[in-house]
Amino acid sequence: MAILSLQNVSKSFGALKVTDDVRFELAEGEALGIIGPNGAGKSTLFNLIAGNLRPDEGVITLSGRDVTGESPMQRCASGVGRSFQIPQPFGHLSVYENLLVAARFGGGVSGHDAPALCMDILRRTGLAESAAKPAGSLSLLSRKRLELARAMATRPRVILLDEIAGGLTDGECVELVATIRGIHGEGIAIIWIEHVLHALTSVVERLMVLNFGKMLMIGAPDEVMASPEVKEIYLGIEV
Ligand SMILES: Nc1ncnc2c1ncn2[C@@H]1O[C@H](COP(=O)(O)OP(=O)(O)OP(=O)(O)O)[C@@H](O)[C@H]1O
Repeated sequence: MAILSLQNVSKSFGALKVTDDVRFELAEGEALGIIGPNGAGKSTLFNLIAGNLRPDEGVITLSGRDVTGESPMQRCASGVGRSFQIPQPFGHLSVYENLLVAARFGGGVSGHDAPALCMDILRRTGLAESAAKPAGSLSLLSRKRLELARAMATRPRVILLDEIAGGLTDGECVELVATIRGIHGEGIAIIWIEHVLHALTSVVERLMVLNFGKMLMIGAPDEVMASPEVKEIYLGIEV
């Protein structure tokens, strides 16, 4: 059974249809990339999946259960973890404390289990040596790692990554991709919106292209990127 399914999901802001009849299924443990021009509706789609927005039409299910009416907190408890484009940790709290907050309040982890879980996530996301540092003092790469770690601390079954590689140097990007690959290798499903294409296509098994809220194409990254329509619309290359 699919871990996540969107059936005929649409959303408008006034007269602007920002999500137009989107339908796809995400398999257990699958990594799906989403690309598209600015304003194509990528972040809106994440807001619909995470429960920050309600669709005007359509149904969203998690492991077959209809979650369309659930709040962001309920979706988080149901297994949807999320990283944001602009990291906003609690800057005065330590990295470890940030994870504790996510685990306790986002993931509903007990006070007894949370410390071990957070220590494990610090290790898996390459943050172990920064555990005691104030989150506000971290480098951009470490802030991105913390964004990932906070999402992991909610014990997600599917994790939404929103342009997490943006702003990193090539070397930092390689490091972050290795961490994301590791998490994917543990069987956590991923949906990743990203403009840094080489990072994205080195992880995902399928790629979706959004344009004016519609799914233009979904398939193997090579096939999608080779499509003349995708090259013209997304890369601006006339073919
Ligand atoms: N709350 C809102 N109210 C009105 N219009 C909105 C709202 N949120 C998004 N939009 C509009 O919906 C369209 C899609 O926005 P969205 O942020 O989902 O695109 P995107 O593909 O994520 O873009 P980017 O790559 O620039 O982040 C844009 O035209 C945007 O201005």
